[in-house]
Amino acid sequence: MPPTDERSNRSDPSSDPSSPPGAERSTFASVRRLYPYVRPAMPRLVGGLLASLGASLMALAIPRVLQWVTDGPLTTGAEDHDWTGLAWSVVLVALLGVGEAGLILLRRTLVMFPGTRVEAVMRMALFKHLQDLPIAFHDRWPGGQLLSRIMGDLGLLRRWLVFGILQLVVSFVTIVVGVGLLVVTGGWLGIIFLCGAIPVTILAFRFSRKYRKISRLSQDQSGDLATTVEESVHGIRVLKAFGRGPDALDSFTDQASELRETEIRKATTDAGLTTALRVIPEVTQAVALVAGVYLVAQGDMTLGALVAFFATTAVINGPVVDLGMTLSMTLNARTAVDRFFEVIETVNPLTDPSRSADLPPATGETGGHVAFRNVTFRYDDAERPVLDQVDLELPPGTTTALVGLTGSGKSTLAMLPPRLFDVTAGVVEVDGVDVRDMTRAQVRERVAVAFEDPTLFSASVRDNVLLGVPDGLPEAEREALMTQALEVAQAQFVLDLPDGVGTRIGEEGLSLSGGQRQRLALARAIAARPRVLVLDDPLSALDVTTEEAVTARLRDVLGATTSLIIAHRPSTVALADRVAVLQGGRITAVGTHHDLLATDPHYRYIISSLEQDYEAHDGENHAEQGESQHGQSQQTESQEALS
Ligand SMILES: Nc1ncnc2c1ncn2[C@@H]1O[C@H](COP(=O)(O)OP(=O)(O)OP(=O)(O)O)[C@@H](O)[C@H]1O
Repeated sequence: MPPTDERSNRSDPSSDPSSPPGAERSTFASVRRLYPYVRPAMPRLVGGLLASLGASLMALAIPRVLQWVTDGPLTTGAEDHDWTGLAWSVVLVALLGVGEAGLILLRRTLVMFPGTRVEAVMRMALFKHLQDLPIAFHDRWPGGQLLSRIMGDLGLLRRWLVFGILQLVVSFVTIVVGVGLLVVTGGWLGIIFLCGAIPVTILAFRFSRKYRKISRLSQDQSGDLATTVEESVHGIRVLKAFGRGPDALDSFTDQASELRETEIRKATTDAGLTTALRVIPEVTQAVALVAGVYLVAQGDMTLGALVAFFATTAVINGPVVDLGMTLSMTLNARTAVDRFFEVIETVNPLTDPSRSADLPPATGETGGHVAFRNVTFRYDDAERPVLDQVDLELPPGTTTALVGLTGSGKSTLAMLPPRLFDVTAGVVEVDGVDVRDMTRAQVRERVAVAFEDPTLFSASVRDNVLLGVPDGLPEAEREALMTQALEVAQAQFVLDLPDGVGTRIGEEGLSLSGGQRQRLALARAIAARPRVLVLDDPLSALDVTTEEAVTARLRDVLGATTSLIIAHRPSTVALADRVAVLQGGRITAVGTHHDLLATDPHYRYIISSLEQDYEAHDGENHAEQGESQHGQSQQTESQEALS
């Protein structure tokens, strides 16, 4: 069942250490941070804004023409035959209408492209930053939260940039100018209308405070829901195998219902303001109508002025009602901005030094020299260190197996030379240089890794295997590296795929078996020709014969490479030049397999546990194989790959 309990906490941004709550900032201060991304698009956005303002002013000018025509040509025209004045007023109203429509079209044309550009630039910046952020960040952040930020939030921001912000400014200006005109030209009637602004302002303020929280909750819950979908799709085999589909559905339904409730609260809050924004101007208009008729009857106001007054209120009413919609759009955009900056402003503690370290060439005849000196490592959220003053040397060109009980910290140690994590104290050196003094590119050139859980990308076999090989190498050399790596990793089965190494393998290589994926991931690490190869149990899914073949070829071909192998099989351990024992966060013994068997009781205990595990596991495998072979014709590996 997908883990949902932790996720519900994420609805509260303050529960996330990497999510500084944006609530401390004003909406303006929050949105202002977009400026560097929006700056290149500013000329067009300002152009769009001016076009919108022009359109609104034209709309506001129409009532003035109406006032003039009502008090002038329309009143006196029949007697004095002022048909010319009437005709001009009609032409003027028509021109103003056409001008308004033209300016609205111009606004759309101006803002459409910069909006999509800003969205694309922000999306790329966020993706680049996500690639740069360390594993520790990705361990903490659920994928769905990142997905919803990079997709949903940025789409929402684009819509706000091309429509919401302009509409908000234009509505505001139209209302201010319109009410100003009403007060100046309508006297008391204008003041009555202005009184309506007081409850509108109070309501808008209250709305903003309430809506902001609901908007944040809704966007976070969308992220949680995306995480659930992602995990369920990713873990579909486990869910199916354990018959947990209905539980996953229940959990999804609960989350979807929570989101729905939040959306309803959001819509209700929005509807409350929109209703108030409709009712208040109508009420003030009704009061103004009574007062206006009285003033006209008393001769204190002309009929034209009354007509102009109500024509102006008609122009203002639209923006007043829109204010609710544009305000909610702005608050949603503010949430999107906060969520974007929570990620993009997360500082990467694993930075490159200001200049590259002086190092021998990355490839050559000798392997790299790796040294762990007094290394202590503690995970951010852990109370105690996993590694405590570890000292270990990996001489060039040797293969060292790292063994220890489950949870002793083997994988953690393996992540330090490739600098997937930085030490808490002490130093990890490659070729005599602290890995923190190397640029990440220098580290990647020297150290390659293959993990037990092999991630393959939706790309061809060739692209997957050559992932760590520099693009600049001649094509023939790249091909040779790939061929050799496939051979060493016993992964020639790919040659039987429909397009050979050009075959596109499915999302994360799901169409391949576990062992096939592991061999491709191993081939990828080998093809990079590293001086140091870190193998975190990358052969666990292989049968013992293939494992032996792979290990033997690894020895032949990568004799010059320094290897650190985390092993869970006695056979792998026995093949290493030396073995290091990790116990209680420290390296307690280093020696050959046979020496340690003779001298180290903890090592004997580990090996006997590994043997028991292996025999149990092997027994299961045989049973499975027996079942699967029963009544089935033997399939070739390439057929398996396609199944
Ligand atoms: N990202 C993490 N955050 C916090 N603690 C972690 C993290 N990863 C691992 N740990 C903890 O660190 C300890 C060592 O884990 P590690 O995976 O290095 O052990 P291991 O020896 O490789 O285990 P195994 O043989 O089972 O693979 C464990 O107690 C584990 O719970």
